[in-house]
Amino acid sequence: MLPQDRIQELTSQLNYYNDQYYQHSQSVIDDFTFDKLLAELQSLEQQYPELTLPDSPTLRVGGTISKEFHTVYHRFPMLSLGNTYSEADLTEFDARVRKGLNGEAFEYICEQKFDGVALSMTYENGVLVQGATRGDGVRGDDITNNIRTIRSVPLRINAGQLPALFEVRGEGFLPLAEFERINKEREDIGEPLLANPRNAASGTFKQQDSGAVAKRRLDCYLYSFLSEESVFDTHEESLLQLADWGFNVSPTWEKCADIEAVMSYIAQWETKRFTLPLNTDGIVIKVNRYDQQRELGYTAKSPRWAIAYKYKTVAATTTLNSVSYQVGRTGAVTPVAHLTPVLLAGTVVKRASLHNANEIARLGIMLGDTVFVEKGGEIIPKVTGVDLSKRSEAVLPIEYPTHCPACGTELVRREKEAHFYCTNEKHCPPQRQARFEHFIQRRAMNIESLGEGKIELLIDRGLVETPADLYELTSEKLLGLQKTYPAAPGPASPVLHEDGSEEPGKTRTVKFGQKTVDNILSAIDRSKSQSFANVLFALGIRYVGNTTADRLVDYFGSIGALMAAPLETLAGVPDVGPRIAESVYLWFQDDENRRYIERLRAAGLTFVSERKEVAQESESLAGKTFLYTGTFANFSREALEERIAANGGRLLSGVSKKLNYLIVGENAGPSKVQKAQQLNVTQLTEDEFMAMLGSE
Ligand SMILES: NC(=O)c1ccc[n+]([C@@H]2O[C@H](COP(=O)([O-])OP(=O)(O)OC[C@H]3O[C@@H](n4cnc5c(N)ncnc54)[C@H](O)[C@@H]3O)[C@@H](O)[C@H]2O)c1
Ligand SMILES: [Zn+2]
Repeated sequence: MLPQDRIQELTSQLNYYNDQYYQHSQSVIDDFTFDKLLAELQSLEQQYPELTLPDSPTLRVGGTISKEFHTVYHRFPMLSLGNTYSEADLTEFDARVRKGLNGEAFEYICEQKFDGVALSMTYENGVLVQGATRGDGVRGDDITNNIRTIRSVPLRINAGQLPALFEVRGEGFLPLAEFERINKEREDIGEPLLANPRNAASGTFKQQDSGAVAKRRLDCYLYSFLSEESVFDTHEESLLQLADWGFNVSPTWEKCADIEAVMSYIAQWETKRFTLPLNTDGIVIKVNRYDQQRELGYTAKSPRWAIAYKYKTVAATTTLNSVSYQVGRTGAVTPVAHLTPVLLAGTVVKRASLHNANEIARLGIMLGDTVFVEKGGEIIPKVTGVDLSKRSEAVLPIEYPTHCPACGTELVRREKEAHFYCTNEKHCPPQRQARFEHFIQRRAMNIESLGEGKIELLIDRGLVETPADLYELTSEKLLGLQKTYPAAPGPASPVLHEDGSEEPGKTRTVKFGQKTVDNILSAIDRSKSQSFANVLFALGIRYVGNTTADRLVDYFGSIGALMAAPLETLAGVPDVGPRIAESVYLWFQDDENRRYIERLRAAGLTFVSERKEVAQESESLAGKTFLYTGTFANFSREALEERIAANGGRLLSGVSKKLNYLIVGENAGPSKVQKAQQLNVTQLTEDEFMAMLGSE
């Protein structure tokens, strides 16, 4: 292939990956391959500078700005970092720095390379006035409202000596625990899982509704301070001061006297990084003194005084011995790979995720194959490929089951879904058990004293078949029940030592003594006063999470109204689209479900909403109707709704002739505003609304 053709090909390929990565929060290929292709392009361009294309990804920072947010210009450009996967390159970097500084003494600061999204925050007189994404490095998206939802980002700094105007930068990220929590919740209600924490964080920061952003508890580690005034002499001083001002600075950084110290920092963190609360993908090495940073300067794309060392993904090879299939709460069947135990990043791996049937086909993997397993930040490692050079004659195809491994029902695959499903929702044993677990969770009926195997035992003994049966349990039925189980897979399962010896797994005994029984029965009794929204969530209707349950309850107020609602009405409820509407509608059409509701109702569960009692503040909005759109500086959605009610106003669910006022916030929905204009509805800014309240 001619160099110009290859350059052309690489340029358009890499631009496509950049677009997917930064605009759509998706990784089409892995970072290592991306970086290799970029390095190839770079070296071709160095050989043939005249062939460099004007839109080459080597010339610019990867992201762009989007149309959905206001554009802001960065006071100081937000650059990328040169990166390498080799120690030899680091030695070269060190030599370049040495040369650039003419033999002057210098130090490095080593930091983790956090794998999230670069954020910039501007403070004026100690108050956070703007938050932005990196964008194309020159201009970014104004996501101030979204950044305000990060609890560890101070909205105001109370310190004596502050520069009047300064900027801090850091990495916004979704902590691993939060990522797992969200995915568990999504799995529970049948939503597709988020692919990885970085892309999830990036997607979240781009959402328009900052209320939804706040629900995902994002965090941010700060690593840079910028100001026109010279405030600090070194990067080290700035990190210490930032932490002192209350910013979240990861305590993982270290000052290194020379490149050898840098190398040992790198070695030390190679496996230790897996203990951090977020994913990292390498180390950032920065020259400590600011005057030396200025002396070294910048290329078009990155500083010359810093470099990123990236770890190669931690992978191991082992044999795929068998595949088992797990059935989740919503009936989704997930294949699990069983492997010859292998040591990976300090832990023994015996099982790995295979995701779904598509993934098995994509990998082209067979039983008996030698496979690659990789560990990301997620708890469960994944199988990422096959070593075909090691394939023997004896491999066997993986026969994906046609019937549920638990109950024998024929599996189905719904349109556009990656998983096969067992549709025997009510009687398939793992689905039934998961249905109970969903029902008793804290955010549903809060009967968690029934957790940890107790439900399993009740089902085993035929004491309960559906959650409605819980309300017929008595002390006599429960007292004295007991069973010993082998420990579930997890930390307590058989331990394998590096010499190959194995410790047997622990067992656990579930026992119903008097105290346990009293606790359970009183929790069951108390659950009758859980709110209607909790009960609706507890029913376990596909796609109905807590938020959707709240919206439905707000709209319909009672189970009767909800059950009677036609499909179109359901689809018109705020935040409920056609997909959720259909799921809810069909659920209530089912006779068995209707009988289930009857039994729960008879047991005394709450099926009407008690509108939240709000203390009356004034009559200033009496007789007037309101609707709001967008986000507000002074109110969350809930707070705004409360203020309206507390001052005698009434909230409507859509723009109609009955509407008096539309309160328009930032990033308002254009369709509501347009409709309000057509119907001559008065529009209010947040300030005007506050003036009406008399609370200005
Ligand atoms: N897989 C894909 O399809 C794909 C596509 C595009 C980019 N990428 C990946 O993204 C990388 C390029 O991204 P980039 O241009 O954002 O550069 P980069 O991520 O390599 O380096 C710059 C960024 O590092 C981050 N960072 C984390 N910790 C830091 C610290 N302690 N100090 C300073 N900065 C820190 C900042 O967000 C900064 O913007 C590529 O090397 C590639 O691995 C992957
Ligand atoms: Zn089944």
